[in-house]
Amino acid sequence: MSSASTYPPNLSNDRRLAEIRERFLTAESVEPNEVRNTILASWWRSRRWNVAADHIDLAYVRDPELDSPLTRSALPVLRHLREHLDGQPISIILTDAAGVVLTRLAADHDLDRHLDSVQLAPGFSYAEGSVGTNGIGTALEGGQPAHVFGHEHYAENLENLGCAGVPIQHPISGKTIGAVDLTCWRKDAGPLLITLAKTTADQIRQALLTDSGVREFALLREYLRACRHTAGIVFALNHDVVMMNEYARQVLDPADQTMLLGQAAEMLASRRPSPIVTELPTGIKARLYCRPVNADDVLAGGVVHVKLVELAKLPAGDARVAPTFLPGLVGSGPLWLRGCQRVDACYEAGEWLALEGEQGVGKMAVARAVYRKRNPTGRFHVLDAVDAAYPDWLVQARRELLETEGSLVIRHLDRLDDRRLQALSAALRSAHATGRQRSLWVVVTLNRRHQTGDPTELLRLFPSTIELPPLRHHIEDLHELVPFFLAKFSHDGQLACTPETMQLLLRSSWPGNVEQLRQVLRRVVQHRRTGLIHPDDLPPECRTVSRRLLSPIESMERDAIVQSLLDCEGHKAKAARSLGMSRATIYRKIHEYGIVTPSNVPGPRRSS
Ligand SMILES: Nc1ncnc2c1ncn2[C@@H]1O[C@H](COP(=O)(O)OP(=O)(O)OP(=O)(O)O)[C@@H](O)[C@H]1O
Repeated sequence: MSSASTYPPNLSNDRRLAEIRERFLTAESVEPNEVRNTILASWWRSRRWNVAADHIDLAYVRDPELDSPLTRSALPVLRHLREHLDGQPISIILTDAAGVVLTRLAADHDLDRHLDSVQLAPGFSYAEGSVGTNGIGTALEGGQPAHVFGHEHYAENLENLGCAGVPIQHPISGKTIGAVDLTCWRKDAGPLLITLAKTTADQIRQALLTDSGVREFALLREYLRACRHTAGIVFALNHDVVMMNEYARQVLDPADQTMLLGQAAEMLASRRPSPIVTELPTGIKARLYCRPVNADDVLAGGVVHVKLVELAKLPAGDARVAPTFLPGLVGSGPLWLRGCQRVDACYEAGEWLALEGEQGVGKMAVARAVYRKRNPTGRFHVLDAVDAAYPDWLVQARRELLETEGSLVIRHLDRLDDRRLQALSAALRSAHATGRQRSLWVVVTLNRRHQTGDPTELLRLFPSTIELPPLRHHIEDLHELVPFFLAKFSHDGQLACTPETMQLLLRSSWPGNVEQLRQVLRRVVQHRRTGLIHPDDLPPECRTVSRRLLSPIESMERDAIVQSLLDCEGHKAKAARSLGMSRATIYRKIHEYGIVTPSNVPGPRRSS
């Protein structure tokens, strides 16, 4: 009968096991059925880690942490077991998740002395990487109960011991937080040792559940009380649990959340008095108040209040002084400025211009500002294709094109069907033929997403098309646009947003762009005329926020993915192919950017 099939090995095949181990250590071959698979696998690992098989010489790792949830819950269970063992020579050992011995309950004198000599003592690590195959390290390495008898141990100094180790998983988080191990003389070891170790581990898990239940209940109670008493940012945390109110999730970027949780955990661990002021990754300053919560004189966690105290410092300087080179407009984001500069250059060159962009991005505003900069009192005509009465509208367009001096903006070209586009094209062509472009600057504005007819023919008369970026691609300009509109709408110009409100505005996606922002602020000012605008003053449309603040590049990537999904009718693999990305990448990005697929992808749909 092989050693692998008799368990635990009896004294006759114990000798055989010693030979097999010897052969393994001298690099001779060992057949899988000669020794249990789990032991052979552990021997191989021990060899790879260069563990010494002929001696044990461990370094002291650290003083054991005896005031942790594990030790507090486990020690009463272990003491109870000690009493029941009633003086039998079995040592009861508790380790942390790294295999460092936290405590060893005394057995009898001889066994204790021997365990001291092999450094199976508090502060030393019995991880597999330190001493090779053993009950503690092998259980932790395999994530399951392990019993190791006599010569199955890798280190020969352990050959007269038998041990049974069981990992302990936290009942709530499921994380392995330590191991319990029963060790006795090899001659006394039997199959019941592992049964007893498993029962003990179960009892420890049960105690952890009861104890953490009491602590977590106390924490939950205090957290809910804090939420009832404040409308601001509240969260609660301990080793295993984090609770965060809806408001905190909305207002704080995930990077800011992570940083605040880290700070709060540190404050709790070091019992540092609060409040502290800290600068968050998005540049905002926050003040943290952390209140420890105790249950039965044991720290159960902490409840944290956060106040955002100061907005990010902008490179552009004071947000209220808007640096712009176009009259009546603000914004200094590179994408926005580049668009404005290109329009300006077009005017300088005397070229007719097609201005593209999503609804409300400021196409007309830029055309007007560029013209006004040079011609403060010149004529600035606007013809809007929306709700125009045809054919009168076309008659008027023809007249303006032939007679007007100054500039003419034809808005919402996308609303004209093919027939009207052709008629307008003909009128533009005749004006062009008579050299009108020298005295009249014509700008057409269009939003490709709403296109009704095909403007290709008409656009041939316009040497260039410039696209203005959507607000989410130059979201940093909100720091200038918000004070600009508030100053416009409030009477005394004293209205401002709290940092929390500003964070919410910054994280909105603004599908209606600057015009939507303008409308939102106009509505807010109808209710709040002086002082500070709080998040509650904002309409619900500002409550749908992205998971985090996206950089301009990221929001462009998100838009490209959304558009491609629309084009491919929600088919992710096709969309990925058309963007030249892998399927795994598109799935990850869809999740990361919170894109909804397939039928209700956010963003305006192309009309057919
Ligand atoms: N950078 C800016 N600074 C100040 N106000 C702006 C700015 N951009 C846009 N606005 C204002 O936002 C509003 C919307 O702009 P505008 O009407 O020019 O958008 P649009 O792109 O032409 O819209 P549509 O798509 O409907 O044609 C206007 O009141 C405009 O004055």
